[in-house]
Amino acid sequence: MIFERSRILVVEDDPTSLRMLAEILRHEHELIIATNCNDALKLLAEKPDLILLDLYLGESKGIEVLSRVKADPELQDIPVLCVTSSTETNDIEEAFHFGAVDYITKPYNEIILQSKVNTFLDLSRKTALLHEQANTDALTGLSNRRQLDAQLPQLWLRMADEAKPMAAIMIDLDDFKGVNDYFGHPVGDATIKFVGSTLAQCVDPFSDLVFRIGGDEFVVLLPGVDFSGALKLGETIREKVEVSSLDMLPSAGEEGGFRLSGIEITVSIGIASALAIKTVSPLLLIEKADAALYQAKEAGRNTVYPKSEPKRMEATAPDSSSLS
Ligand SMILES: Nc1nc2c(ncn2[C@@H]2O[C@H](COP(=O)(O)OP(=O)(O)OP(=O)(O)O)[C@@H](O)[C@H]2O)c(=O)[nH]1
Repeated sequence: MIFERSRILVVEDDPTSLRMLAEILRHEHELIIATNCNDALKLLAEKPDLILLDLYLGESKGIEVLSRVKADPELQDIPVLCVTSSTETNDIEEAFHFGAVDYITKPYNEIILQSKVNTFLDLSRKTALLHEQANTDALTGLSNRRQLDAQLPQLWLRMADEAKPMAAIMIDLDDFKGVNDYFGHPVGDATIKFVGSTLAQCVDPFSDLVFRIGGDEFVVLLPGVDFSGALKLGETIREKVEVSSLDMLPSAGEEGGFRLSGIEITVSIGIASALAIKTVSPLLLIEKADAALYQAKEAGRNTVYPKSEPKRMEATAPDSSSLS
């Protein structure tokens, strides 16, 4: 079922067909019209929810638009429904080969057109939702470990191209088991949510990325940030969690609130930074931050480690294997 107006890019050069299509679809959907390949390629920037693509566009072939969509990681999930008046199966086979989801024939049958458009819009919406759920931590709404695994190499390669450093901050709640044991799991959950939102408030939302990677463990990736920048942010996070934890948690007396007197929430933080280099695995950055976090715990918790920049990562890396 379609709940909101979807945006459909209609690529069609025949005025009569265009009028018919518009008449059938415009009540339920927002239509973006292109009458040739070049305009269609430009309008892809609008990221439509579905593309209705005539395979015959005068001189040019609609297949060009289709192949461009499927080659672009940002666009390739948009369903492309091809339109043809041809009875030649070769063109339809070629369209399927390039990634079309289905085809419809001219002259249009209103029921078939609406049904196919709505089916593929619905399917693509559900796929996007599943994708989002698979990459999001349900408790905090932050990106999860799977997203970290996907984004880390991409960011690292981008920083390597720009010859910039990248930093990772690893954060772990201190003695969190005690919070669960003493106050119960719901208070533990509220504590994790509080730390997640505190992290989100501390970072630059335009460049930094925050992940909850496990029970009480978080990672912040800082593209373009060197050691001193990461140390500064690590200290800010540590202090903000410690100072504001009691204020920010649900307090006794609130509806559905919790009694939290006596809790002091603190975090231990490990940081690492390195100049991004394509031949060095970015996992080394995470391993370094993790080792630093262990040191922070060893040093008594509620601290950031290290306090000064260690030797450069690439010089000490035991394994300089290429990225896969
Ligand atoms: N409430 C709640 N607890 C969780 C969740 N996921 C993991 N945990 C708990 O988090 C606790 C993590 O504790 P540990 O890793 O042993 O460490 P800690 O008690 O924080 O001690 P240190 O890290 O050494 O300071 C465990 O008790 C887990 O059961 C969750 O989603 N909600």
